[in-house]
Amino acid sequence: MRSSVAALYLPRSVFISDKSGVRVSSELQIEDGMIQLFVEKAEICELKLIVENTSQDAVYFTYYTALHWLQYFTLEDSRRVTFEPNLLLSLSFLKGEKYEVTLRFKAEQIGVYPATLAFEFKENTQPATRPFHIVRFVQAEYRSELAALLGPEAPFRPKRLETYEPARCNIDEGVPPESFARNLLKFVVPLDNYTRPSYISDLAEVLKGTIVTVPLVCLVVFRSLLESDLGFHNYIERFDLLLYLEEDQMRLDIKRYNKDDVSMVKDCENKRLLVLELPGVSENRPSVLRGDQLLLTKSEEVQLSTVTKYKGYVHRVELDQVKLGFSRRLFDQKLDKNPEQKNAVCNIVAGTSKPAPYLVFGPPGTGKTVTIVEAIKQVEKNIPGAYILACAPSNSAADQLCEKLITSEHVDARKIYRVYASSRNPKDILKKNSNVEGNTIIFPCKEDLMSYKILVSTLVTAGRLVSGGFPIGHFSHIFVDEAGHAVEPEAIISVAGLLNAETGQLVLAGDPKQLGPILRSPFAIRYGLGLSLLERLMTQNELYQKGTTGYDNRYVTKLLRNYRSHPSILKIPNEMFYDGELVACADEMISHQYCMWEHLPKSGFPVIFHGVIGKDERESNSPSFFNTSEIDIIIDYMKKLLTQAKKGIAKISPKEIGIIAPYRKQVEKIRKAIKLHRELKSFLGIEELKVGSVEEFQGQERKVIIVSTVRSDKKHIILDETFNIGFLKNEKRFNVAVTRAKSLLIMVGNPIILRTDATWGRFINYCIEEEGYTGYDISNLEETDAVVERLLALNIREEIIGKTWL
Ligand SMILES: Nc1ncnc2c1ncn2[C@@H]1O[C@H](COP(=O)(O)OP(=O)(O)OP(=O)(O)O)[C@@H](O)[C@H]1O
Repeated sequence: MRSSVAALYLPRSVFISDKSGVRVSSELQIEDGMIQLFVEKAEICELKLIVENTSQDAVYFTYYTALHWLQYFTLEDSRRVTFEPNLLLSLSFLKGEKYEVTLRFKAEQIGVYPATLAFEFKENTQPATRPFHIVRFVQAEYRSELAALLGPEAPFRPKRLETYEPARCNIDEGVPPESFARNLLKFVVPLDNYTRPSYISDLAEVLKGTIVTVPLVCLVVFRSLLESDLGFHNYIERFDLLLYLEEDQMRLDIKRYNKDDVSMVKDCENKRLLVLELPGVSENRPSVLRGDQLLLTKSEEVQLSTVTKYKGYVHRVELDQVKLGFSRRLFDQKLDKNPEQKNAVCNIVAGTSKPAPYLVFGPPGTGKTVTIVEAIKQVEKNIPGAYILACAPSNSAADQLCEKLITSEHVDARKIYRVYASSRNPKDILKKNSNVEGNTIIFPCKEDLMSYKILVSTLVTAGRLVSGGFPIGHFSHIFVDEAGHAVEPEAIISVAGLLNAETGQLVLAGDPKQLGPILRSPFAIRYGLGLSLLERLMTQNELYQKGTTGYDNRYVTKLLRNYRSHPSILKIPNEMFYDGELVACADEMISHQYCMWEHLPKSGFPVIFHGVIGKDERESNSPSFFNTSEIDIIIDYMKKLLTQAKKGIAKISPKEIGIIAPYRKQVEKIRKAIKLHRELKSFLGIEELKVGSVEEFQGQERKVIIVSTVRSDKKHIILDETFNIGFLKNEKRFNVAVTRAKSLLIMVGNPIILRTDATWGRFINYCIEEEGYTGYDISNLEETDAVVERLLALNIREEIIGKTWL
């Protein structure tokens, strides 16, 4: 490519230099006239070349062409400055105008593909005027994944000069690290600000010899200043210039490390910091020091006419990462994009429903917990003298609330306190900010408890605050998450004797379609104990009814955007329980992560129903059920998820997987199987894998959920129904179990038994239709059905069929 014939006669710099104030630049870096482009797929890759007139006079862009046959490239521009020299079609350029030419590249074979492009311009339209040219070399390389792996630590991304140059931008100041130094020497002589003069880059080009046209007078003067001897008369100016030139080069060098499409995670030690992966930083590529700054633009904002650039300060430099302090505005802006959630938070803070309770309700994964956590934070921050009680019916849901509050960087964690009941085993509980000391649960005295701004407990334990003498009205706000799960008197424990009926604010969040109160007495059920406070208000109180213009947001907010799950996971619960109102809005980076998993029966459909005909057994000492065939299958999936090579799928850690089983014994056996398994037992972080009942998973989510349904014997179904256990005959439990998964849902169960239940039947049929069904041969299943049908048609008595076939 560098052997263009003309290049043999003239120096390369003559071709590549910008001339007469016309520049040809690119969104990628140009080094020595060369633009390098890398692709890892046989896909079209686009590169924009920008032609710009920076001179005072008009210039004519007469044509551009490739200097050799462009088999793998195409060129395009909006005004068709064609490949033919044609003055009539030429484009007149005024000062400051820019024009874009798009180059597209696509190759099917691995290799390096060169192109040489010449751009022709004229200073006027006189036929006698000689045109001038600017040349750019392009080198496109299509390389394999292997090549990328063999390359540097981080996958290669084209180096962009400016990832994005917005027309206008605001700078959002970040949080600098605390100074380690104690400064007793005051600043009495202020230092001036300095701004790099705009001519410095041009001066560097003149010095490099890349500008061959006569440079501006001032540049000539500067060049001679640099070339003259150092003396008193030029001491300041010379060093000024030299420092600016050095600064300019550093600016160019650091720009090579610009990155696109990066994601950052919160630092686990200090939630106010974000961690940016930066391979090479430990070897000073780039050289980054504590206190240095970085500018970040959100990818969803780059198209806006005014964008915010967030300034992040480096707090720590570690092996392959840096920890950055940004302003709080960069965090937790989820709610900004969801008007219903934002509205709910504003109305709760403003107390618009008082003295009536405020309700936040909606299907799974629609951000009810996120909304109330945000509301708690805002109340604490904006209402002086506010004291908050945050409750949930179960310990796992209360723990979840507490963790979300503690890890949110807006509330000082020291203001939060989790109160556990004295009956809890201190071994299985969250110890941070709680009344657990060592292995003892300690109830602090009333005054100490009252000093916390936010107390978190279960609904029942909140009663201990009443019996402990908390005055009515101490809490200005009481929040109850998962409120649909509690019987009304249980919800009332957190309010009666604690909240001032006139001035206090009660907020209930939940979903009546998820697990409700678990009751045994048929009479309690018949006479309404099964109806939660949330559901009763929603269905019977006129404040919360849907009017012609929707719900009255002063009292209630209904959330309908699901931010959790892949649309295929949501489909059946959405149709069955939510009239199809639920909108799938989850971030595809996560929800689609398993769409290409090699073990999916059908690629693109991250739902598996694995049919297995096992046995549901009981052990002598326990009435609870287990099913070892299902455990075998679950362990196999666990191995595939955790220990096998993942083709293009990000590594998953055990804490991102949840296993749900309906019976305590199955939960116990699965935990044991993992502990005994040769590979799994020592897998890093395996103790963080949660295996639990549906109740323990209510309100929670995991990237991958595996459900073991256990039931395999028809005669036991009646037990499930009578005692309200298991999955069968309990659609709310089914709903909660299937709506916990973000990216992959694996159901393991006996298809014959499960299909006798309408809800499960619909789910299994859905998996069959979408080709997500695997395991026990489905044709056998149809045949069995057909056989049963034929048998039934024989009109033989039922008990004979039962003995022989089922
Ligand atoms: N506005 C939002 N933008 C993006 N993600 C959101 C938003 N609101 C919530 N999320 C995310 O959606 C997921 C579900 O949120 P959350 O647990 O609050 O839902 P929920 O309605 O309480 O669910 P469940 O009914 O299962 O208890 C979480 O991962 C949360 O971070």
